[in-house]
Amino acid sequence: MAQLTIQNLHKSFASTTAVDSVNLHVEDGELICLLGPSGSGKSTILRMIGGFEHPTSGAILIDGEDVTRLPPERRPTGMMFQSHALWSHMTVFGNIAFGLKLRRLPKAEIRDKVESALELVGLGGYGTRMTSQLSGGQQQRVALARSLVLEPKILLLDEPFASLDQHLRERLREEVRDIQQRLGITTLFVTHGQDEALAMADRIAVLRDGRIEQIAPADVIYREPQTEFVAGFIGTMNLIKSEVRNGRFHHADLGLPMPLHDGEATLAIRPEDVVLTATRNEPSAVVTRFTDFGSYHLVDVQLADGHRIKAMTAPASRWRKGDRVAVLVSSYAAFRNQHLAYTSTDTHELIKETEHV
Ligand SMILES: Nc1ncnc2c1ncn2[C@@H]1O[C@H](COP(=O)(O)OP(=O)(O)OP(=O)(O)O)[C@@H](O)[C@H]1O
Repeated sequence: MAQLTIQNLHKSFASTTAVDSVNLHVEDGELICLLGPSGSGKSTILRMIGGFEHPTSGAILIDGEDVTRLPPERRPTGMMFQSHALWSHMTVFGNIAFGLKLRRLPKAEIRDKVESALELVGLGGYGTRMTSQLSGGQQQRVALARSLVLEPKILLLDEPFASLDQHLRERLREEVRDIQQRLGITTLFVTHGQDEALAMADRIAVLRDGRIEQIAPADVIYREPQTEFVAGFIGTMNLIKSEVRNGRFHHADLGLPMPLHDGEATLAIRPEDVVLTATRNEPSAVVTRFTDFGSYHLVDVQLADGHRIKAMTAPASRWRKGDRVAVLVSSYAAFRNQHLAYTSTDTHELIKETEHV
């Protein structure tokens, strides 16, 4: 178990700033997901922690010890890359034992440690197989065992399941989370799959252009995004840009209370915070599409002004294309200059502006 502290980390490649003033503290046994679009700096941060890239400035501390200038083999970190890069001319045992042999451990100890690592990843008895005889998922398990057998204080996983199909990915991420919790090993996990981050992380760090936009537990990132980027990046969000005037959000037929100074703002509403009820009023919103996902339905609604929003409804409710609906929102937020400016938890109808001005 170990704590990891990153202080003001910065990395430039020629004129590209890959990582920009990143500060992060990871607690003992915590699993943090670095989540962000392609090119946001996730892998570069991980590679700097593992010692495979030198920071332009800043410091990396593990249990208070500055490891910023140490080579990878002198750091208490284990890294598993996107491509597992197993040695195909070696057996599973040989692959996992390699790092232990470099450390010159006695043979019997090596055998015990490799066998325990194989048991841990569900591959007990596979030691004599050649890695080329394994499925993609099994190869990833061997790669994980190879990282874990060295008993690193910090485990670094860089999109380890990117090449696997959805079903296997889901199974392996549950297994890795399980192993990580059993061992209590401090872990950083890079992904650009938000489902993966929401399912695995104790906290998610959302990255954009080399900076951490927000770091918080999954439910907080989802329910209380602090920037418009995070709001739009995690889950589905209805985002509508318009003006605040006289304490209301004015966008054609939207007239939501919004106690902000006059000026531009972006309204943000989660689909599950939209409630639809049948109406005969005119003009009204109209259902344009209804998709049944089994455990929930997604309804596309066109507001009277032509703007489209998505609503998530319970399986019991069925809407048809063309149904006229009144649209209620149980909770919404507003962003100004990219930052959270207002949140409401009151229910309001998306009403005609003329009724309120
Ligand atoms: N060795 C390098 N030389 C030059 N530029 C690099 C190098 N490594 C990364 N970069 C640049 O740094 C930025 C961050 O890259 P990085 O790989 O860390 O992003 P990422 O978030 O991990 O992306 P992805 O999800 O696609 O793997 C990108 O603009 C990338 O082009």
